[in-house]
Amino acid sequence: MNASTSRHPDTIRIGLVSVSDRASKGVYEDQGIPALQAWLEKAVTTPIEFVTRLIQDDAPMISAALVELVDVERCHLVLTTGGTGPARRDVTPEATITVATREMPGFGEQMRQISLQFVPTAILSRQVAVLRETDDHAALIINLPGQPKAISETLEGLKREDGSVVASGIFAAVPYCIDLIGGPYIETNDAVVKAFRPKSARRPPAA
Ligand SMILES: Nc1ncnc2c1ncn2[C@@H]1O[C@H](COP(=O)(O)OP(=O)(O)OP(=O)(O)O)[C@@H](O)[C@H]1O
Ligand SMILES: Nc1nc2c(c(=O)[nH]1)N[C@H]1C(S)=C(S)[C@@H](COP(=O)(O)O)O[C@H]1N2
Repeated sequence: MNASTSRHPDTIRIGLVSVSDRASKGVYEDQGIPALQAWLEKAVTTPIEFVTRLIQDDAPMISAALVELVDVERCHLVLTTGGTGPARRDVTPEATITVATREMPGFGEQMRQISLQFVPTAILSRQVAVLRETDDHAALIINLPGQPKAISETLEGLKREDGSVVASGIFAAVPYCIDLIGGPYIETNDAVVKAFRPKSARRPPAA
C-alpha cells in the first residue's frame, strides 16, 4: 500500500485544487481551498482525508497535479476551483480533459443551470467533470468556478426559506457516482445536501 493511501476503507480521500495566478503568488490569500474544505466538512459525515494544492493557471501544472492526486495520492474525488472562464489564462477545463478517461457532461450542465439562479454570467464557465480511471483505482474530478461563493452555490444548490429546493446542487449525485466507480460509501448531512441513491444502492442506517 502506498504510504499516502488511506488505511480506512470508509474514509474518503478528497483532493482540493485551487487554480489562481494571484493566490499562488501571494497577491491575495487563497480562499478557494478553505471554502471547499469548510463546505465539505459541513456536508459530508463520512470521515475525510484532504490533500490540497494551490497552483497557477498553467495547463501542464494543473494536469500534473490532477494525475498525482488520483494516481499517487489515491483520491476518490478531486474538486478544482478557478480558471474555468473565457480569459486566455483560464485553462482548467482543458487541463482536466487531458487527464480524463471519460467525460461526465451532466455535472457541467447542471452547475451552469444552478449558477444562473445566482449570476447571469454563469454561462461563461466552461467547467467540466471527468473520470480518471487506472487499473486499480478511479476518481471523479469536478471543476468549480473561481469565485469562492460559487463553491457552495454549485455544490449545494439553492433552497427557499422553507427548505424547498429551487435548484438541486450537484453534490447530491456525487456519493452514488463514487459508489459506481468503486470508492467508499459517502454519507451526507441531509440539512446541507441530501445524497440521492436508488433504493437498491442504499445502505441501512448504522444501528
Ligand atoms: N483562490 C482564490 N482566492 C480568493 N479569491 C479568488 C480565488 N480565485 C478567484 N478568486 C476571485 O474570483 C474572481 C474570478 O476568479 P478567476 O478564476 O476568473 O480568477 P482570475 O481573475 O483569473 O484571477 P486569478 O487566477 O489571479 O485568481 C477573481 O478575480 C477573484 O476575485
Ligand atoms: N455559482 C456561480 N457560478 C459562476 C459565478 C459565480 O459567482 N457563482 N461566476 C461566473 C463568472 S463571472 C465567470 S467568468 C465564470 C468563470 O469563472 P472562473 O474563471 O473563476 O472559473 O464562472 C461563472 N460561474
